[in-house]
Amino acid sequence: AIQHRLWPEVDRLVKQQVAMARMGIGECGTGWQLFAEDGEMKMYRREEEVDGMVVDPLKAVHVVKGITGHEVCDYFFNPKYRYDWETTLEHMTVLETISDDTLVFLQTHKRIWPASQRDVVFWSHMRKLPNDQDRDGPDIWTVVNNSTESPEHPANVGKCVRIYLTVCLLCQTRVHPPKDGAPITRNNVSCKITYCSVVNPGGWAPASVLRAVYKREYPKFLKRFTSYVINQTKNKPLMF
Ligand SMILES: CCCCCc1ccc(-c2ccc(S(=O)(=O)CCO)cc2)cc1CCc1ccccn1
Repeated sequence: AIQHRLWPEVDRLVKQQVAMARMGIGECGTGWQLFAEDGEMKMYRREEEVDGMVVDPLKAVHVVKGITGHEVCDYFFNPKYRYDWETTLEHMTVLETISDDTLVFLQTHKRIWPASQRDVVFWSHMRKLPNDQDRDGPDIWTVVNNSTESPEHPANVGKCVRIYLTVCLLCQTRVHPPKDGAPITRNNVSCKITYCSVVNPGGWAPASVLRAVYKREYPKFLKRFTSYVINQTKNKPLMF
């Protein structure tokens, strides 16, 4: 297949991010604090600053019944659903369709007082990975988002401060076959979701404001997104 200009970076980032997402929180180095918990959802962060700016890595693990990894990644990746679940989104544009599994987005997020409004340009890539731990188990699906340049949309020209992020959504489907050999239904599947993100807020914002925003917004985002996928898929055939 013809490789596109971003392919080497996409392939390297996907491998790196997936390897990190698959590590348990204990193997990811020290300093992870559990900062939010809600049922099966556990959210960890590490307090890190770069040039005095908060860039706290975040890792969330959630197990959701009734949906598959392919479905979760499809609703996360596909631009047509984003306004339905991304609460802080003010505007989103697909700047480039590099291939059917690789897009470049420009997003502006709603201003969060007292910080200035933020925007972000990132490539987004969705991929199915072989389940090398359980050969006959369902495939693993992932979406990786990584900031990239756009000559048409240079950083910090307009009113928005450009943020820089790397995000990995890793989804592992689990099937619990019914005893009596009946066909698999949504009651027999669950999805283990690992969401990792590192966000550099770009221009300076008070550490206390940033940490308060993340503490409030990330749990809300993951709960709202997973509820959205459950609702969108409940009367649809399973997509593995
Ligand atoms: C003063 C606030 C500065 C930070 C604002 C900020 C930064 C990053 C992001 C964000 C978070 C997740 C993604 S994604 O996972 O790629 C999904 C596609 O949209 C992209 C962007 C958002 C927001 C706005 C606040 C906020 C913080 C978390 C979660 C949600 N909202």
